[in-house]
Amino acid sequence: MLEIKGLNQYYGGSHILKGVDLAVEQGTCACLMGRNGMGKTTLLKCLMGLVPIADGSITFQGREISRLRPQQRARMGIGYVPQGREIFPQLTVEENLRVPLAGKRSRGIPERIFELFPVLKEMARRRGGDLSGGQQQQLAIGRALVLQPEILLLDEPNEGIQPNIVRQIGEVIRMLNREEGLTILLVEQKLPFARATGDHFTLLNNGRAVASGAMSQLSDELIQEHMTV
Ligand SMILES: Nc1ncnc2c1ncn2[C@@H]1O[C@H](COP(=O)(O)OP(=O)(O)OP(=O)(O)O)[C@@H](O)[C@H]1O
Repeated sequence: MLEIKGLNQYYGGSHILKGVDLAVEQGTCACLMGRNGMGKTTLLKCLMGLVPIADGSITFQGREISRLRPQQRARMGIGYVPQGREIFPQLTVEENLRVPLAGKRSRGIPERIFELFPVLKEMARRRGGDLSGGQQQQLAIGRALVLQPEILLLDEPNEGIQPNIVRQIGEVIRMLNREEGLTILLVEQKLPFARATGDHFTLLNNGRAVASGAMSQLSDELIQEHMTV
């Protein structure tokens, strides 16, 4: 469903992503892992069209998307939950959820979002900035689901969040993937969460995809070599 081949990306003169290959099969959850600064966030930004790539290809459902604008990719069915959530603090929860619907007056917020995250209904009129970190993360995921994407890109959804909310968010992500068939590409540093959620892993080290396979093949040696600091 999503395939990256030979992707190179630079920030100025710094070569960040070096010939990355990655494939995410329909209906699976792929985990992108690796130490801080290895290029995971940059890779998601390349997929979303938020930073330009130097060369390589990105195909989504058989179509080359690497020259499309971010909004076009979102309309094609790519949802994105950025690192740090990036919700609008001055807008209400409901207004945040309406952002992806701009220009589509006939469409409303799918009721499913509030079933998945009841707290968003309770807090619909509160400002985004007044929510806790965990609630903001639920809002960011809810907002990414408003256009009913085919694939969801999640950048460290558990960073800086209380354990009970991490559990709730984990349950929702696994349910969306396993019961509703939503394809997921998850950037995740926490091993137990990645193991409980992902079908496949890819390890990034210094901008290169150095290992990948079924999650059951993620060995202690690989973790030692590419994850521990
Ligand atoms: N806007 C930018 N301009 C220049 N360099 C950048 C920029 N954003 C990131 N970098 C550099 O690119 C490299 C990869 O960063 P990236 O954020 O993609 O890594 P990451 O694996 O997601 O790490 P983290 O888990 O810390 O977010 C790092 O060396 C970082 O300093």
